[in-house]
Amino acid sequence: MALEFRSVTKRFPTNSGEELTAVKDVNFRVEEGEFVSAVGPSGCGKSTILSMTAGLYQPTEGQVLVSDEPVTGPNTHVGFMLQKDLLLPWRNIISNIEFGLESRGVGKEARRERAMKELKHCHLEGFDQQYPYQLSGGMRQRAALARTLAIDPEIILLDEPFSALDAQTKLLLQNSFAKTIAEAGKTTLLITHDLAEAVLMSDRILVLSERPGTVIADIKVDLPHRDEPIKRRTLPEVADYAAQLFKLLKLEEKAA
Ligand SMILES: Nc1ncnc2c1ncn2[C@@H]1O[C@H](COP(=O)(O)OP(=O)(O)OP(=O)(O)O)[C@@H](O)[C@H]1O
Repeated sequence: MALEFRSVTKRFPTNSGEELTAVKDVNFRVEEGEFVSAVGPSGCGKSTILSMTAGLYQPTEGQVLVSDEPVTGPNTHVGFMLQKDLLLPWRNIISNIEFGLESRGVGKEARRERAMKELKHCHLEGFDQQYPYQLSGGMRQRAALARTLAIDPEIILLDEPFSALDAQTKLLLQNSFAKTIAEAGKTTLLITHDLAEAVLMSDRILVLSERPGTVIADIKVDLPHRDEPIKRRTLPEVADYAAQLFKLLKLEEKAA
């Protein structure tokens, strides 16, 4: 299922009565099964783009389309995962994974079966009866991914899911997410501040300008091993792509 932004502008009201333009004339398309990252300066509207895709906000101008249909509100096509895992502390892991299915009225047995499948998919076998506090940060993120996949969305939105993790856990988790998502064939949009992460995990990278955010570059990452960032990481071209992003975001000028 493809995702498309057509000339999308989003303005928010502010306390002073003036409007704030978060994103302006945003155009891009994510093809079915593609993994696309969006990078850009803080406050340029990345989360706003995800929220509009999930149907939490409507664009002020333009259209957001999922499978060529306008998104008019929260819907079952899109699964959302955030930096904070948002697992419910009073439910064990398996019933956390079942949560979305429960609210969709899926019966008890079918729910458990799907949840166990995703638990396995996300390499958490044996942890079904544990509670979130008993798991490491990386494992909790894997449980959150299992919960997102359990509802079988066509599109997955990832909002900085690795940013709170230490460097080693991050790399292992990026690898495990990349594999799982590639196996499931999901269309994915990842928001990240980590330029290397964008290069390691994506088919394409959207570079956004300062607020109001608009797409200033759409870069195809022409490298193998999208499903294995740990392998892609060893390719010398990775540094060239990262340098290109660095330049587009004018990070050197900003540091001066
Ligand atoms: N619900 C809202 N009401 C008013 N203003 C909002 C709302 N949501 C976002 N904004 C504003 O829109 C702009 C873009 O915010 P957004 O969170 O999308 O940026 P971001 O690129 O995700 O930021 P960061 O990288 O720092 O997480 C910001 O100036 C923010 O204050």
